[in-house]
Amino acid sequence: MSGAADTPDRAALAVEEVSKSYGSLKALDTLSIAVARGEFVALLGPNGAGKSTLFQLLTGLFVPDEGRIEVAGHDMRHESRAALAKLGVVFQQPTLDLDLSVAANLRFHTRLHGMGRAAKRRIEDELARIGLAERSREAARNLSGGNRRKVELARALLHDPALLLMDEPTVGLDPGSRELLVDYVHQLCRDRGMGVLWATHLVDEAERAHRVIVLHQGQRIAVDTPAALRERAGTNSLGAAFMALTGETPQKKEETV
Ligand SMILES: Nc1ncnc2c1ncn2[C@@H]1O[C@H](COP(=O)(O)OP(=O)(O)OP(=O)(O)O)[C@@H](O)[C@H]1O
Repeated sequence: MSGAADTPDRAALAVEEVSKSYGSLKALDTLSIAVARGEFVALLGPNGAGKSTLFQLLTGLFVPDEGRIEVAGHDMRHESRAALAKLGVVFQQPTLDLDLSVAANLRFHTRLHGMGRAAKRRIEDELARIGLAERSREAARNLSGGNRRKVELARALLHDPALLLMDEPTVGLDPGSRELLVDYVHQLCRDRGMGVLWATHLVDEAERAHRVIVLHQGQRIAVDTPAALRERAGTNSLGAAFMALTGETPQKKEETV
């Protein structure tokens, strides 16, 4: 059921008929998705659905075999610098340098983005927002897993992106930290008008999304609000709707720790 993207007016992301193969395996098959500014879109798919492949294309690590990707109106292939400047990413694997201080980890990113004088203030602001201003001089190693994730998120926001990509960001976090992270990112959508694409295989994390894209074996098999997906499947639970659509057993938070 993948087809033309329902591109909203103020698109943070437009993916149009993108395909990517590894040899004879089609990891993504003419995939079209869109994320508007201020919208939280969950990309829900079981292991192997193609989420990581999509994120590799969205971050410019690889180019699609076919199709087109735009971030905030900038073509990833022809205007990759402008597109990447509008993109914030939190990767699944931890990426902080644990021996550096929290602030130094963020400074590195501001230099990468050529932020100059604005950098110091932006770092202070972002750390204050996540309640870690007091710990800016401490080594990142001293922080809990949840706080390290928050620092990675703060770092992704320093250059004020239009689109935030979260790649299975709660892996390895305790339930409390997971809730806080989801809450904070919803707040970012509301307050800063950022588009968010949140990839997960955990149905719970998609419950409050504005829209859910269900990805299965490289294809978009559904895109709708959680309520509409439940209604379509004739069930009260998004997990049951996911199972009806994919034939896969949905995973809940507790099952992954
Ligand atoms: N470098 C690669 N070479 C060959 N096949 C690959 C490669 N990377 C991914 N694949 C295959 O492509 C398909 C999509 O994988 P991908 O990692 O994108 O899925 P995913 O939804 O992110 O799953 P996971 O959560 O397990 O990472 C899978 O069948 C996977 O085995």
